[in-house]
Amino acid sequence: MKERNPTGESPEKKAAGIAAADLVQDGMVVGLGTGSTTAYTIAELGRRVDEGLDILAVVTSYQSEMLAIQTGITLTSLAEHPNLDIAIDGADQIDKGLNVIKGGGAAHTREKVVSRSAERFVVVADESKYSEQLNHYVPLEVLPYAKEYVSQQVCRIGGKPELRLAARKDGPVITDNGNFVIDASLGTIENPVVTAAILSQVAGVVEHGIFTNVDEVYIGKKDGSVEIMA
Ligand SMILES: O=C[C@H](O)[C@H](O)[C@H](O)COP(=O)(O)O
Repeated sequence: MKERNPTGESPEKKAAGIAAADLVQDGMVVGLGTGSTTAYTIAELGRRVDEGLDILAVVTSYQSEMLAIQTGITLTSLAEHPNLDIAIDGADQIDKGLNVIKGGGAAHTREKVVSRSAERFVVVADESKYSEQLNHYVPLEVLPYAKEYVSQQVCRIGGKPELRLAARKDGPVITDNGNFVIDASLGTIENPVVTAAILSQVAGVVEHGIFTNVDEVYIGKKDGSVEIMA
């Protein structure tokens, strides 16, 4: 499994993250995603807030909350603002139909709620995330009580479940919601909508990482340009 590197500089991620931040205008309520690419968006929005941009933001994780606080972005909640103007978030894989897999940072449950609450959902990524078809493992946030049951169900649909372990702690990753993550390798996902529906029906799965509600994808390239897929 690929190591996450949330602090390493990436010009491609930076280009995508900053380009998407340009979509945010005065008066908007913005959903802030999680991860190394969205971190550039948050930093850019913080810079513009210093210059007078007037926005409110809803975060999707402890990480994005801390980044938003550090950069001086005013936070609100879904309870106060259930309808967001835009949500900007990263992805682990993107296909040609704009279906994405998320949750490499175990934040996909809140990210999905925020993306569904937004009028416009924009994904930011570097070009390594693009694939003709989805074949990345699908993160499942799972009630600890249901770990074995969910693992069995993943096997029953032909997948391979792997409990995600913490990098610097003995034992599993615990999400911001207090749950486990099972990474389900399902091979090539021929029909993301169908696979998403199957995973949603497994009792004990709080949320899976397949997103089929993306409006646009901003892909940052090595030369600093950004391709917009819509
Ligand atoms: O749980 C984490 C999120 O879904 C991230 O947005 C996703 O893993 C992409 O992260 P990054 O931009 O660091 O590659």
